[in-house]
Amino acid sequence: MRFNAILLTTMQYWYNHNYNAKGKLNHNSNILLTFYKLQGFSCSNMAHNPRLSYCWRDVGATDNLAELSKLDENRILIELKARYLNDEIYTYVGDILIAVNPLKDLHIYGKKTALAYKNAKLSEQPPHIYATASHVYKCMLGVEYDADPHSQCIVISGESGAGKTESTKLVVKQIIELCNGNTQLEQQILQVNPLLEAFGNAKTVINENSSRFGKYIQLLFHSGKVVGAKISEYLLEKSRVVHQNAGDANFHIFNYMFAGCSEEQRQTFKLGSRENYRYTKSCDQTADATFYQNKFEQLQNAMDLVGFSEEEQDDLLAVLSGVLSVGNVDFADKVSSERVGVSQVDDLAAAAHLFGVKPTDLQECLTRLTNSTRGEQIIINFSRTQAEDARDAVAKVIYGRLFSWIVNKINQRLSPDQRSIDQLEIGILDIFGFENFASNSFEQACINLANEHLQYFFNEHIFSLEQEEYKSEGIKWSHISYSDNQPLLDLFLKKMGILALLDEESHFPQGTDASFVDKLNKNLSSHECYKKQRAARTPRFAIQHYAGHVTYDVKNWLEKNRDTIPPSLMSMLKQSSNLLLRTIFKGNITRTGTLALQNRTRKSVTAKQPIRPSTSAPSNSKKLTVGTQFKNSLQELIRQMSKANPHFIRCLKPNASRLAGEFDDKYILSQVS
Ligand SMILES: Nc1ncnc2c1ncn2[C@@H]1O[C@H](COP(=O)(O)OP(=O)(O)OP(=O)(O)O)[C@@H](O)[C@H]1O
Repeated sequence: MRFNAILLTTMQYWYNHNYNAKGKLNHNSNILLTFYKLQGFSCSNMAHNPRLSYCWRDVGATDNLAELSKLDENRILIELKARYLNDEIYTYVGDILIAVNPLKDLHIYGKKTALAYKNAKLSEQPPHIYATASHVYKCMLGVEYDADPHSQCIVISGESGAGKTESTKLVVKQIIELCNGNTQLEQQILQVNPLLEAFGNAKTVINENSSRFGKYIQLLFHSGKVVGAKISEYLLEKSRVVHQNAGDANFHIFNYMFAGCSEEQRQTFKLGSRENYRYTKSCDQTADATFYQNKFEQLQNAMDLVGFSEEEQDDLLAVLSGVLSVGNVDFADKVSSERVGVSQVDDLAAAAHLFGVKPTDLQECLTRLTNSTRGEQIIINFSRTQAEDARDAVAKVIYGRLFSWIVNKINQRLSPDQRSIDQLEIGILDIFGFENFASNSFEQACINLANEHLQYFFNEHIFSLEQEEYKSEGIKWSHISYSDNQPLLDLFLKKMGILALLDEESHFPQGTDASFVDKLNKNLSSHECYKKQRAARTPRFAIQHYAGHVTYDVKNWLEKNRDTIPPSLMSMLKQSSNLLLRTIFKGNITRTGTLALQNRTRKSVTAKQPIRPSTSAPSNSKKLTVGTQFKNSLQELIRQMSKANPHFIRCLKPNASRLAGEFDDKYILSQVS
């Protein structure tokens, strides 16, 4: 230690006499860095030393890492760290913007900054998310690089808490700023976020405002002005309504309601407090009541502005309160072949009242299944566990449909008055990052499949298409090899791939999770990315993804894939006296990914279509499984994005911890690689 201290003092002395008048080091600072590293000084020790921070500043002086003569993971790490410690969170690598989440307010998003980036060229100002937004907008107009006007898209990726949603909001805000407008439509677009966050975001151990769904926002333009917008949502985590892991919370809306509803609303909607409900009582909560009250007020304002009527807002609160009440319904063990009894009659009555249905009908749906086969009625009485599952299924299906209805309603409001062929768009994708937990289920498989698609899309644009362009223009370059994940996409999507086999087993009456895994083992064991697992209590299989090895536990996959709503429940809700419930169960809510914004007859990018697009929107005649719907919506998304010029923003989290903003070398390296 002493030896190190002496060395450090000597180096500091040497350093202080070796930087020039402009504050730049006269030597290659890497030598100094390497030297320090060899001496075992931690990077943070060095950063907190005010003298040595000069050295760091010099290391991070390049704001486009592509300009460095040698670039490897370690060098990226050193550069990003030096910049981060200097509060320079944005760095380019070629056209890609890297954003390291500062986890504190840097005061870099004010009006002044927005204006500074408005007219500047990309290379004229330091890297910033506003610069990327302005660049993308100008590319769309065709004023940057003298290219033709063309639609653009921005893919924002990164793990949970890395800053994707904040970046999305900043991009949208800056683009609206660039349009010079303050129209009602633009204000509505800005208000969409508080609305979506209330219903689709929740606190997790990683992020206090974590988006529990993926979204693609398409801003539509005519003559440089916003004329409409469209939002597509992907895979809302409905299970959070009925269950949250330790340290997590339910969707924000419930906290907003508990804190923000007036006494009159509480009475009307029979609303208790957080501790009174099974679905919310164990939720972790960090903010105080005033915070949630303000959020509730903001939400109401956003709903007014976006155009939700008073009746719709009341119906919405009634349904949400009903979801909480139905969760409190308990069941007594059944006696022989009798039906299970309901032990919380008041909660059942309250839920039925709020859902606008008869208590006896609701009880029927929760305690037994009635099937009609060839004119014969078969009644299956539920066990206590089955009744509890049915209760939770009601809560999930209602919440899921409510969310889709909200997105649909927003889309109706924001859709352009008229479509014209010279409309252009900027799409912004804020989607869940790759996931690998201690236990991974069907949801993780879908999320990781989405990330494989995006990785393929990224590879296509960054490596494959770029090299094709060099070739066609006769530019000399040394071939860059990259790992092509097409085989993995095939493993999931081809005719006898994982999703097809899951569908096959889901349609087979005797199918089980175990028989599904048997089928996978039989058909896919020879695939390079498929890893058969030893027999265990929960059947499992593993996949070698581009981002790592993931083991999947197959529990309730067939059920999750089928996502069936019992006919009796469906017909009860279709006849509800609550207009909103009637609408969402009767109406034909456009499902995610079936959007068909016919992209303006612009010349399309020469991109190879990564995956053949689905030929048509899913037909309503046969209910598609969740896996197939998700596959279709991903393919539709990729098709939409392939028509535009892509830009990439990669968000990085400095540290695994939720609150700390320190830069952890190992952690960031794992994200960079
Ligand atoms: N540019 C920024 N400046 C300051 N703080 C930021 C910035 N970006 C993100 N944060 C902070 O980090 C938190 C997490 O960011 P965000 O919700 O955008 O992450 P995410 O990648 O969208 O996560 P998830 O996938 O869980 O939704 C924010 O609530 C905010 O506190």
